[in-house]
Amino acid sequence: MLFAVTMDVHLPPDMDPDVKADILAREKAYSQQLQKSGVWPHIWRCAGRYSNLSVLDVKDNQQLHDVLSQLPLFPYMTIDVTPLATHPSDIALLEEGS
Ligand SMILES: O=C(O)CC1=CCC(=O)O1
Repeated sequence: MLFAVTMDVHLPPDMDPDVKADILAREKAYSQQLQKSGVWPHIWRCAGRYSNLSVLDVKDNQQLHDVLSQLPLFPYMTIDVTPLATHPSDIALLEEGS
C-alpha cells in the first residue's frame, strides 16, 4: 500500500546542539535504511519549509504507524498521511496493460 506522507519538523530553538546532531544523524540512518529496503521509495524536500513529502510503501496501516512512530524525529513532527490509489490517466497503467 502506498501512502503520501508529509512530515513537518519543529525542533525546539533551544535544543542542545549535540542532542540535535545525534537525532538528525539517527533520522538519516533510519530513513536511508528504509529507502534501501524499498519501504521509503521517495523523499523530497518541500521547498522553503523544514518539511518533506515522502512516499512509503508498506503492508498495512499498522506497518505505516510502526515505521513513522520509530522515526527519531517523531516527537518533533507533525505528520499528515494520504492513502494513494492508482489514477486512471496514468500512462504507466497503459504500458502495463499492453
Ligand atoms: O525532512 C527532514 O529533514 C526530516 C527527515 C525525515 C527523514 C530524514 O532523513 O529527514
